[in-house]
Amino acid sequence: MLDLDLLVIGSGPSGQRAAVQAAKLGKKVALCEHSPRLGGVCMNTGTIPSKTFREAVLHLTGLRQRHLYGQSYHVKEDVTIADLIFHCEHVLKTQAEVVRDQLRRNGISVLRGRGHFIGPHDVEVESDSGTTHLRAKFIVLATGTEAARPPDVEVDGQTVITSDNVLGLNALPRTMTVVGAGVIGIEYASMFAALGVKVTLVDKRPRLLDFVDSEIAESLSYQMRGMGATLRLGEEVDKVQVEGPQRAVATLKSGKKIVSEVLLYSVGRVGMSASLQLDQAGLEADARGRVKVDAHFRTTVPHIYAVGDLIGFPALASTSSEQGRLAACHAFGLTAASMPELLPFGIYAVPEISMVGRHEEELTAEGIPYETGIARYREIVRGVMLGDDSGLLKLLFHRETRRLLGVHIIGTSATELVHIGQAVLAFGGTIDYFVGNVFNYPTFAECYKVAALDGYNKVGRSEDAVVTEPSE
Ligand SMILES: Cc1cc2nc3c(=O)[nH]c(=O)nc-3n(C[C@H](O)[C@H](O)[C@H](O)COP(=O)(O)OP(=O)(O)OC[C@H]3O[C@@H](n4cnc5c(N)ncnc54)[C@H](O)[C@@H]3O)c2cc1C
Ligand SMILES: NC(=O)c1ccc[n+]([C@@H]2O[C@H](COP(=O)([O-])OP(=O)(O)OC[C@H]3O[C@@H](n4cnc5c(N)ncnc54)[C@H](O)[C@@H]3O)[C@@H](O)[C@H]2O)c1
Repeated sequence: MLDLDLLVIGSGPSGQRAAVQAAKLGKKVALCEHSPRLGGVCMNTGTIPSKTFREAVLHLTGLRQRHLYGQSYHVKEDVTIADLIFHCEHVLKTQAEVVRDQLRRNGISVLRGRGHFIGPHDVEVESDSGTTHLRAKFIVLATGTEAARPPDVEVDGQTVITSDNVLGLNALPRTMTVVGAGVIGIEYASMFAALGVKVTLVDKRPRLLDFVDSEIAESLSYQMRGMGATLRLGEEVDKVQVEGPQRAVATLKSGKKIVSEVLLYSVGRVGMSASLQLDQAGLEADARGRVKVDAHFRTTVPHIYAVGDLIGFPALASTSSEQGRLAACHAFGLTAASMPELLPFGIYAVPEISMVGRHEEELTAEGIPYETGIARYREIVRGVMLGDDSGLLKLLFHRETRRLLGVHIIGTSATELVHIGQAVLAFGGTIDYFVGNVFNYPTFAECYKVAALDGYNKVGRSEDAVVTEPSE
């Protein structure tokens, strides 16, 4: 039996960070992982594979260069799934090494096997080579989520797939149905559409991404349709059937049938708590397998913490790793700041989207007087140079105080660019900062100045402003 200060179950970003933080405090730490590869969903089937796949799609299709060389331009004719996977495997191999090394350098014992409770401080890790009993003062649950599966048909990895199977496809299909237009559905639907696959995206909600600024969501819909995708919004998939190899049929509640070679099922994810035997520790999960925590990531059993996707929203790699670090700090009495409220969101669709702060619908609903300032990539020389003429950066700011309230971007580098706005928001800055600042030229960052000037033109110069404390 191994006696530990901290046991972490799960090696995704939240588990890694919790383990490393505790090890840095000189604690005796072990981490168990049942998958043959370390790194969790983030590294093996989720964030990193999907974002690398996207880079490979953009590069090999030559999509970014088509404004110069014409719509039929391709870096490689007939891009195959093998071409795309080659790129992904290189990145995954390098990253796997980085994670292994980091755990080793910090003296963290890594146990291979599935962990489950046999008591509030005791966990058994079961593997092919036997069972190991661990006892720990503190335990961090970082077991993440798995894709929800269709109730009526088997996910065979070729005709009916989830996001876990994309890199396992034998060939690129000619047609694909994507069920669920959440972030996963939209990212993959737009990537496959960019590859020339005829994609039909179905969602029961009437609009795409209802947490995104409506102008940005409309622009995404327009651009996806431009790549040949069909959007069936406000339509619910009732049944999925397989009528032979490469023939999936989705029947909608409206009676419509959509037939395609591959069907990607992406209607959400469920917490990986079933195998943990939570009841043995006096814990329970909700109907979606998630575990409840307090502001310090403590479960109802105070020495057991839960972090990352297992606790639900926002369920991002970025927030998960920070939650892991904060949980370990709290367990060992290290004061650490709490989770920031101002979270950026990045959606790696084609084109990419990013946002931070409030959006127009929220401000309108709350009666906050605001104004917008917009910069269009087609008027920014960097956008013209890179062939992105549809990008857009929108600033929302308080009409009276001029304080920045939100930043919404669609287009190249949106997910990087948003962090300038995030910093200004965090420090309570106004649009006058952007007007007075000098940005490198030519860059997309210049959009901030152009958008702020656009806003300036609507509300007047700062000397005319009534400076009061914001009412929001
Ligand atoms: C397709 C896709 C794309 C994504 N893209 C992004 C993105 O672009 N940006 C972003 O920020 N986030 C993205 N995410 C979300 C991100 O991957 C997750 O937020 C992140 O992986 C959560 O980390 P985690 O540590 O909570 O758990 P995970 O990464 O899910 O890791 C949990 C680990 O626990 C292991 N485990 C489970 N049960 C046990 C057990 N009983 N014993 C031992 N081990 C166990 C699992 O095998 C797994 O390795 C994406 C997710 C998906 C699916
Ligand atoms: N870039 C990123 O940050 C990123 C990328 C991918 C995934 N993620 C994470 O992964 C999580 C899961 O993403 P997801 O897209 O699987 O789930 P989701 O819950 O965000 O979206 C599921 C969608 O499926 C729709 N739906 C459900 N049942 C349906 C049916 N029968 N017919 C039609 N539509 C149906 C829902 O209306 C919803 O829009 C996200 O919450 C996010 O945290 C993040």
